[in-house]
Amino acid sequence: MDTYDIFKQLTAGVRFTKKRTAPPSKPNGVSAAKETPPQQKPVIKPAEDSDSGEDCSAADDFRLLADTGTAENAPKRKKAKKQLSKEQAEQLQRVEEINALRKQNLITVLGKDVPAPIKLFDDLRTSEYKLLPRLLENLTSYGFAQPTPIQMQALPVLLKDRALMACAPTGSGKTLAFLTPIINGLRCHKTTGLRALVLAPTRELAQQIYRECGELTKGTGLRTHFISKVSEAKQQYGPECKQKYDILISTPNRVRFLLQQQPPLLDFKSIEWLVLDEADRLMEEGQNNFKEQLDDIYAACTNPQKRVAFFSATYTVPVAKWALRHLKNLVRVTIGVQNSATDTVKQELLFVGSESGKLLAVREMVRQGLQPPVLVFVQSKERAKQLFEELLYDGINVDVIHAERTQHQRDNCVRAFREGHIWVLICTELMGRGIDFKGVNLVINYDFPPSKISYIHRIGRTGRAGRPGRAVTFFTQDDTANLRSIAQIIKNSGGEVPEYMLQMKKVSKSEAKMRSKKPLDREDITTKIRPETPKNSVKLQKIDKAEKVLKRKDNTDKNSINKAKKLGKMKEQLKGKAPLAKGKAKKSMNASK
Ligand SMILES: Nc1ncnc2c1ncn2[C@@H]1O[C@H](COP(=O)(O)OP(=O)(O)OP(=O)(O)O)[C@@H](O)[C@H]1O
Repeated sequence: MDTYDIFKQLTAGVRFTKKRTAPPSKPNGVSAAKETPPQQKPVIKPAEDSDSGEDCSAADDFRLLADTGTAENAPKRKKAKKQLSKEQAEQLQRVEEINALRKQNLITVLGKDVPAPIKLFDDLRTSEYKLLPRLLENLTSYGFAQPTPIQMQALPVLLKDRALMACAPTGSGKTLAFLTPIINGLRCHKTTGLRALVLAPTRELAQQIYRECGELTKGTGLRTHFISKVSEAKQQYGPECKQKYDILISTPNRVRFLLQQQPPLLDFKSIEWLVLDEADRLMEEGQNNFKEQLDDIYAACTNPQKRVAFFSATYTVPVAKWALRHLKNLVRVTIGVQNSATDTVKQELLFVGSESGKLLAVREMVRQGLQPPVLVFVQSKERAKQLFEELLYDGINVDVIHAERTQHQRDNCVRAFREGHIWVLICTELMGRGIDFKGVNLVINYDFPPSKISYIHRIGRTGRAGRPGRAVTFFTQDDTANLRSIAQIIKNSGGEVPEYMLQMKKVSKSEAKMRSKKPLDREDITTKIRPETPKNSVKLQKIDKAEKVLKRKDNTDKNSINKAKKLGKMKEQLKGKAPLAKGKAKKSMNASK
């Protein structure tokens, strides 16, 4: 009996969709049909909600192969078993065990000859994986009882040098799932230069991965670097620098900046591992997004043998398409349902009437007793500052983090929150992804998230590593457009939502996209009464106009940036704070013309 016969028996009773049996005409040969491993049968597992437009068509493209046996197939298999040799019967049993393990852990895989998942970290000790004893020791020192589902499947895939696109819920241990194979692959320090590159969308996340890498590389001799200041880059890893690092962890903009220096301050010729954490964010196209930077970085990693891995809790169709087109021998792993919220978070939607209702709601929550640590998300740095000012006088132990604070302030803020000195941290989307604050009890979405992808990541800052968490999302009449898709996510993860929300009108793809890019104009967060004189409003209008002119020019030179900053400050002052210096407004507004 050859492989084809075994395949026939294993897939008895399975109907293959037309899409999956299409001829293998995809450019990289990783068509779904070709990828179908003999032991797998297709089960369609789309995300239930498909209405937001931003990622709704993912359902079709993300059809994954699950490995489940059905009662319907059982008798046929039994009959077939009689004809199998002992070796084949054993093989069949092994396949069934693998399928059962995947089913139990909601692991779905797509790819050719996908390695079996492991049950225990200790399984990596075998000759098949040859995990460095010191690395295993470091892993064991965390005291985790067993690998999480993503670790069970991603570790063997990456340890076998396959390209990987992994999607697993927030807080499910993806960081260890990519750092372990990198460290094992590099094994010991070499003076050849950088051999692994890990990219993350924010400095805070890159720093967190760097810290985790430090723990895991203990005693291996491997040297990891995190780009803290680009100005120090030349001394740290320029051509004349003697100190050579093995692993670099950073954000795409810093890396690209250093690559663009003459001569380039980074050399990626020897990169053997390229990992994108929050891959869907890094692959976002358009202004202020990372895709362009990533293209340059990817082009600089010229080693054809490099392993590439994408990790995220959410994916969009273009990312999957890119991966299929560019990555050979790709394995796709999904835990649970694609683009869904983690089920350890109790999610609530709270109608607060108006903007001022939000402050009342927060104060009421405080009055009833908040259990810190708490993260509060707002849509912009201006609003973060406003909310901070309000809560500061309420006697809450609060701080704020946003892109306008200095690196030093941001680092201190994160540290203080981690150490419990700050109980309530107000933040922007900056902290929405990847940040692992242990034990966050509550996430408050003070401003409604701009997309369901943003919602999934924001609320994923709580309920991590299997712990329970709670998320409260405020909404007003202005937020109803995205309400349906978020209500659907809550329902999909087992929460309760009123039926009317699920029946609301669907938002078109283009509107959802527009909303995710441009946050709503909201009233300022304040309880202070600010007298708005006619004079002030005229000045404000003029400033708005000047800002628009500057934006249209799209100047990124120092002068324009300073002007924009000045205008922003003046606007704030006019809105009711410090008095504006005479003649200053006029001067700046004229200068922008
Ligand atoms: N096998 C394990 N068992 C229990 N906890 C684990 C295990 N592996 C990792 N963790 C812990 O789970 C927490 C979340 O891990 P991690 O930050 O890697 O999540 P993530 O999946 O990357 O989340 P996100 O999508 O939000 O970035 C960390 O505190 C980590 O120490």
